[in-house]
Amino acid sequence: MSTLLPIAGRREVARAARRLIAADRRPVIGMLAVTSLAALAGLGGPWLLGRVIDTVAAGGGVADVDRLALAVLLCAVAQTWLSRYALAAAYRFGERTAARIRETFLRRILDLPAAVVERVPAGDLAARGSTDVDTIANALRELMPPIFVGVMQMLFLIAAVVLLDPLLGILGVIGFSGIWFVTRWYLRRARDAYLLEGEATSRLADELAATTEGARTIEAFGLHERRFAAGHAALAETRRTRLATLALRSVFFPLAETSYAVPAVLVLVLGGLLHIDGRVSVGTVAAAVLYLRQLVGPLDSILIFIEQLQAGNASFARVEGISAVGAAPTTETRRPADERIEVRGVRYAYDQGRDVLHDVELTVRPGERLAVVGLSGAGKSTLGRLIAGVDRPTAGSVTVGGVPIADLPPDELRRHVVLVTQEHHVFRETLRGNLMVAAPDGELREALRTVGADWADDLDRDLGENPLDGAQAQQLALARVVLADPHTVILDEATALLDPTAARTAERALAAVLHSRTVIAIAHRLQTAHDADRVAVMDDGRIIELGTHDELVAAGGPYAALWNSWHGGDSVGVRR
Ligand SMILES: Nc1ncnc2c1ncn2[C@@H]1O[C@H](COP(=O)(O)OP(=O)(O)OP(=O)(O)O)[C@@H](O)[C@H]1O
Repeated sequence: MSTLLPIAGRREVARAARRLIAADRRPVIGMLAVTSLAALAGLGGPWLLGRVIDTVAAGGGVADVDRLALAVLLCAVAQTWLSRYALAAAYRFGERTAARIRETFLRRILDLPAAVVERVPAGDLAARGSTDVDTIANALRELMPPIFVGVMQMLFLIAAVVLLDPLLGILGVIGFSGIWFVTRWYLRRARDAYLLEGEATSRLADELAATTEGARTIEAFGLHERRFAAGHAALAETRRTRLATLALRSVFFPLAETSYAVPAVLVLVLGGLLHIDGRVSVGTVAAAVLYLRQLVGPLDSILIFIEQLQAGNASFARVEGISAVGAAPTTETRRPADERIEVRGVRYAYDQGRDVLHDVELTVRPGERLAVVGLSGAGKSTLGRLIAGVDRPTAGSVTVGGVPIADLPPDELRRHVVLVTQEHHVFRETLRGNLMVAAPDGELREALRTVGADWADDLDRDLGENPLDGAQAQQLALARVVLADPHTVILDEATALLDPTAARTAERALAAVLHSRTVIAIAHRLQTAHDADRVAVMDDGRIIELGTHDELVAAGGPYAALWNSWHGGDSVGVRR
């Protein structure tokens, strides 16, 4: 299985979170202000109730108690009203931030070099773009707002208890320290546990995607049992990791809930003793206990948040991890001096594996037709991808006009080299959009005419609703090449998947596209090599012969042997 994408470290995650808050600075300040006012209004109730108790104990009249009760009511109304605004502001912040994360994720994916996207497991990318982004959005939308309000309330409540009576306040805070230890124990374990859970989910998604995509192969080779076993193993791993996070939660929550009662009990006992000593009033003790009991609500939300935050945090680390993958270079690159392609001392290995190209040297002259032949696995397609700038060589250089091809920005690159393969994606949008170039309709139509796409009269045709057949999709791909107008076209099995009639149509279109361009054809038919200006013969990652067809036949080497055995049949493949 291919390696999963990287995961961002704690520091990068913290930096990214700060960036998101900074992006919304003014609303965040407004949110802080309204929340503080709401928390302040919340402090009035317990304090006034304490005063009610003291007033009654001191033999105060009904009118005094009524006034205090009215003040309690006003405080409650103000708190409710302000909390509503504070929550609404926090919800809006959560929604905006979730949208920002989605946009950034999408932009980063689109910025990734095609070669990277091809090689990362589709399931991992899909899980990060769906499950992880949803987990973060959910945390921001559903949990952040009440928690934010909760934290503010907590800070104000603690300050209020300390102001009321410093000794009782300190005792209350000490009483809550048990929760701190429990939470620390949990946090130390939770991030890794949730990361493992996320990774197992990615692998499961990957296994399922591989099984779905390879359904025909599985059927043809009777691989059901093997795929079932792979799926079962991935499922078992997912279950194991989920049970591990569940076990953490099962310890954390009961312990945390029990700890809530401790501060109130401590304050009641010590407050009672102090009152007997005549050092505090009953009202003050009652107000302090009420404050501490009020702390439970926000604290409870915060603990739930911390728990959910672990899942959100792990998801955020996975989403942020994408930024660590080498994005396409954006720095200024020199412009190629001409269209000469030079391959110098090139070695290449896929994913740190063994070298599949060894010290390849090749010069492709502008305007020439070069055929590359060789047995299957000789490295022809790999060389084609390097010359097209899809991959970078592990060592050596591949340049056009003296500039490394893989360094060229995409727009510049496609003016120089385009790789045409049998894979061409048709997007679910209009024909015009699918041509991927902002050009006048006349130019688009001309390109379609050049490749013989006589079916393409309606540029607004929705290709999602009215899909193209194989030959039409091929013509669309070739029209894109005409519009990109590259100097060099690399053909790799461009017509291999088409039926004979469609292939003939496509080849006619191809001839029109290739006219007056440099062509590097990865040739599976020796006739292509015969018609080319030069032929490069590859074997085991090396160019072992290079010359014209006649020269190579005369030389009596490997090409001559191939030619002599196959030239009788035009459509005979070069493959082993
Ligand atoms: N994506 C990949 N990951 C790992 N190894 C690869 C990958 N693509 C090709 N290879 C390996 O690189 C070597 C060269 O493959 P390449 O496809 O370039 O050969 P080729 O001559 O084009 O063969 P074919 O005619 O069958 O397409 C082979 O050993 C192949 O197994």
